[in-house]
Amino acid sequence: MAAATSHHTIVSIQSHRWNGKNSSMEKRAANVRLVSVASCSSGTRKLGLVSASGSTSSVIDPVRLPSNGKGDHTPKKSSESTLILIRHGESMWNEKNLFTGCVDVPLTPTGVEEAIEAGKRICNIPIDVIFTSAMIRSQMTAMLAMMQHRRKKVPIITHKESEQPHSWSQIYSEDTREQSVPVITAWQLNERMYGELQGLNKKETAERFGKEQVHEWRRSYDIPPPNGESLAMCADRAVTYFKDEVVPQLIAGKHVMVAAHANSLRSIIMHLDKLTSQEVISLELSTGIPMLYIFKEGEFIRRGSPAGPSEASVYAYTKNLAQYRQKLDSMVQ
Ligand SMILES: O=C(O)[C@H](O)COP(=O)(O)O
Repeated sequence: MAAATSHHTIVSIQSHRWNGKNSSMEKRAANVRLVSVASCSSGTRKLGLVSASGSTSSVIDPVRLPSNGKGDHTPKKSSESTLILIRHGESMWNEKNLFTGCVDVPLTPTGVEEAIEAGKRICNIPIDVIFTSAMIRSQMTAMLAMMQHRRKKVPIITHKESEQPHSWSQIYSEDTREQSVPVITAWQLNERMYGELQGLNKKETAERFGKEQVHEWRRSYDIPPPNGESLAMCADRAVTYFKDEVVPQLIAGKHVMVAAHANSLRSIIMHLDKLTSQEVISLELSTGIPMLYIFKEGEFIRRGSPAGPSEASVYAYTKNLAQYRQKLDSMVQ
């Protein structure tokens, strides 16, 4: 995978599949496009931590940089942080070839294996905070992957969805907190709502409505399935959440993993890679394959899917990742 160039280069992508091997996207991406990310909303919030005295605040609040008055946020320092995106492993309705959307089904044993395999691929990459959707298949994937991480930190769901469970889940030890990774669940990262297709068999639906019509519902940008969300409608919530909650963490130098779904992630990758509504039609994400981006000075550099825990190409041109891995090696001795 060629290093990212310093100037904006157009990636000529015909078809892209993140399948974790030498995906067609990686083959074609002779140069990688540097994309700028829209600044996040204004306002300053401190990083919330439970104080030694045990007075409660949130384990971690999204960090927002002080606005410079012009409504945009220039990063305080040129930190290099990593973003890992991963679609959940195979679910029980993926196995039955049913449209799932916002129906909350668990992983299959294969999906569990995929999540563990994904964890092995990213076990040397730093992760400070995890975002998942509100659905069990993405949460199971994140937890299983983190079990493989060599840092052995404990992923802890922060339950920020409402005050009571959040306030009752506080941690009253600095050391223990240091050994944990906050997991923030967000409905905005849920799979696109598939409307009247949810629960239907994909093959039977194509026979009933025609392959082209079903492909249009599944892959187009602005055509929704019957009483469901189009990818554009899904992007309205998922990309907005990404900009408002994930990007501030990256700007603060935090390393982030987002475990979500085929279409909520397609909308985010469309944003990161500045794909057109035509290009996104051919964007497919396999289950359980981690995708790595480097975030540097407000821009995202795509680094491909780590195929192994110490794959050279992933760490090439990312000095910090190589140093982190060496530190892990010395710790684990
Ligand atoms: O919701 C579903 O059925 C799957 O997660 C993704 O569906 P798709 O492959 O039709 O986008």
